[in-house]
Amino acid sequence: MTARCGQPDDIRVLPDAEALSREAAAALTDLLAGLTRARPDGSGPVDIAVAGGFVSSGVLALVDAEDGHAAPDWRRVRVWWADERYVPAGDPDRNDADAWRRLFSRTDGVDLRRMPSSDGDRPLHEAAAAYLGQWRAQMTGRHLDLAILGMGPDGHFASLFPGHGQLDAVDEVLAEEDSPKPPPLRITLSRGVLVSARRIWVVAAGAAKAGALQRALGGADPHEVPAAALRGPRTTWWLDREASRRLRRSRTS
Ligand SMILES: O=C1O[C@H](COP(=O)(O)O)[C@@H](O)[C@H](O)[C@H]1O
Repeated sequence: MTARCGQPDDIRVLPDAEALSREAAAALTDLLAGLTRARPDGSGPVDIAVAGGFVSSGVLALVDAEDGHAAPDWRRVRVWWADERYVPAGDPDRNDADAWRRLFSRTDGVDLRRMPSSDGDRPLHEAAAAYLGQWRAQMTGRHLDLAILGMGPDGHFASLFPGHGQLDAVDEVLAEEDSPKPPPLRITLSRGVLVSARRIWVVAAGAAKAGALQRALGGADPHEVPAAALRGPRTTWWLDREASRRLRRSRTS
């Protein structure tokens, strides 16, 4: 069952993390099927950015898995990463390794735009600059069709952390050298890129997220709770009951 709370954004509350994963995955399957079907030839791919963590292990893992949902045409989907850990390719800490295992190893024809890995001697800033070049070559003048993001207990999304200058940086792709959550070296899409997506989904489960969600949806300063920057009419917050427990609930359907 989906509950709507008394907040301006679209907030969907599911009973637990499993129900949340199933519902968000089914909605993602339907959205991508619809977008890939409707996209006229020659208008470019459907561009999505995906986060790691629960987005990958919970939601991506169940995409395209339920009966009764038309399958997306994956040949028309281009996948960017919202953020990535700057560790060697295939490292269990890599967001793309998890997403590959959970979903993309079975989506023939999908165009995966993985962020660089730390193999070789390339400094983090050079690697981020290389992905920035790739981003600008493909995405200048375009917006993501969907950014599907997680949120940490400190309110971070992608690798944009409270009190870190990256939140205000203008380049579309940024290096993070001192992530408070390990591993420390990361590459991230910028706040500007992610908040200008046509649709933003934030997926959060568990009681550890309740405080940050309350502050984010209550209008906190994004420098203190970055996810507050994601509020808006294009944003859907996918929550389980534990994560939503500090939000004022006015209506249940
Ligand atoms: O480090 C990261 O954390 C966030 C939140 O992860 P979650 O498991 O609490 O949902 C994630 O969205 C981000 O992509 C990842 O690099």
